[in-house]
Amino acid sequence: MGEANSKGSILVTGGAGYIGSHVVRQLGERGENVVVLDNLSTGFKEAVLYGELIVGDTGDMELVSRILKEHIVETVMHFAAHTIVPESVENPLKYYRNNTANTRNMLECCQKHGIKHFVFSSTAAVYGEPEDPNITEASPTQPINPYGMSKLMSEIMLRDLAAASPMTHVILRYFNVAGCDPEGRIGQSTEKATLLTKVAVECAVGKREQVYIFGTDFNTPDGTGVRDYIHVEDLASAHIKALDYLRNGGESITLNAGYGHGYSVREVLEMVGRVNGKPLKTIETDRRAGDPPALIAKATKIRSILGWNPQHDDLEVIVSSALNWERKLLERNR
Ligand SMILES: NC(=O)c1ccc[n+]([C@@H]2O[C@H](COP(=O)([O-])OP(=O)(O)OC[C@H]3O[C@@H](n4cnc5c(N)ncnc54)[C@H](O)[C@@H]3O)[C@@H](O)[C@H]2O)c1
Ligand SMILES: O=c1ccn([C@@H]2O[C@H](COP(=O)(O)OP(=O)(O)O[C@H]3O[C@H](CO)[C@H](O)[C@H](O)[C@H]3O)[C@@H](O)[C@H]2O)c(=O)[nH]1
Repeated sequence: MGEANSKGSILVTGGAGYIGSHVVRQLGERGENVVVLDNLSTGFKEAVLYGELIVGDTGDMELVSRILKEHIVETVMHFAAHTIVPESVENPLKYYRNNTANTRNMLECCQKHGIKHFVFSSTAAVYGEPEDPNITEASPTQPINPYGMSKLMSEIMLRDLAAASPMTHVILRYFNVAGCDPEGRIGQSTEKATLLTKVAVECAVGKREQVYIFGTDFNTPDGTGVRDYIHVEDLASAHIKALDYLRNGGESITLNAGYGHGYSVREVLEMVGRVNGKPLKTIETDRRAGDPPALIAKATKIRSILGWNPQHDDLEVIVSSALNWERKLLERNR
């Protein structure tokens, strides 16, 4: 514990959100000093189980600078962002402001205060609709929506800054994040969910009547979309590994964060029904605009470079934890 603390604090932006709160928990459990900056636009203060929560905005450079200085921040983990793809199409400037301009401002503050390391939440959405569904980090980046573009622009800024400053970074391109804390303390509470796993568990607990299957005529084994679902616990541990890698002098790098294999929409929905003990009501409908048939991470680099060894690569485990959390949310709101 003493060793972790002596290295300075970790600032986690968006640490009250779904993924950030899982990382904060893992950082706290290993004795890191954590400070969270979150404006609670989609996050929840109860989700911050360790460290101090400062309610504020990443666009507030004065506040960010003060935090970096007063908390003697060593590393910034930057999760804060807007994350809803269809909303980014309707309101692109909202995304370029929060995901791109605010990241730029964060980076300026980091540079000013000599922050050593930066870990950035990117997304498989930077790849757009790849021709080869097995995606390496060198695959072309061609986002097809403002969300993906807003993240790619942040990646570019980070890489440019790495050439001009000593701060080192890890960019993690998350594939489809799902599941919750296995002990059920925190989970995904996102309102107006659009992600398949969340929608499916909401249906399982009766919050939704049915789940729509967007497209059954893809060139995939069962005709529905295939994705690489990664358990949030494993994704969180990849951040811890990224921190250790940077502290050990690792050079700046971009890595896919996925398992390297996928499940179809039907497989996910069947598993949710099985774990819940009752099949979900599903309705087959047209493809959703911009949905590629399959997105699978080539995920060898993250394992070899970070020494990441995921522990929850099992659809049943992922779905069960998500369903447990959804049941808790339902109880709480009764
Ligand atoms: N969930 C996924 O499947 C997924 C996939 C790929 C990438 N990501 C990325 O992971 C990160 C976290 O996503 P999430 O799913 O946990 O979303 P989330 O909405 O649960 O978390 C985002 C957090 O950031 C906070 N926030 C947003 N704008 C802010 C601002 N300007 N200042 C301070 N706080 C702000 C929100 O209140 C929230 O707590 C995002 O950067 C997202 O783009 C998520
Ligand atoms: O109600 C639904 C929701 C989704 N799907 C299907 O389920 C699969 C997964 O869709 P999600 O919406 O859960 O996730 P996406 O793959 O579209 O994208 C998500 O994961 C990406 C990374 O791969 C990005 O991070 C992006 O931000 C995030 O929305 C797709 O085939 C989609 O068509 C349905 O059939 N019905």
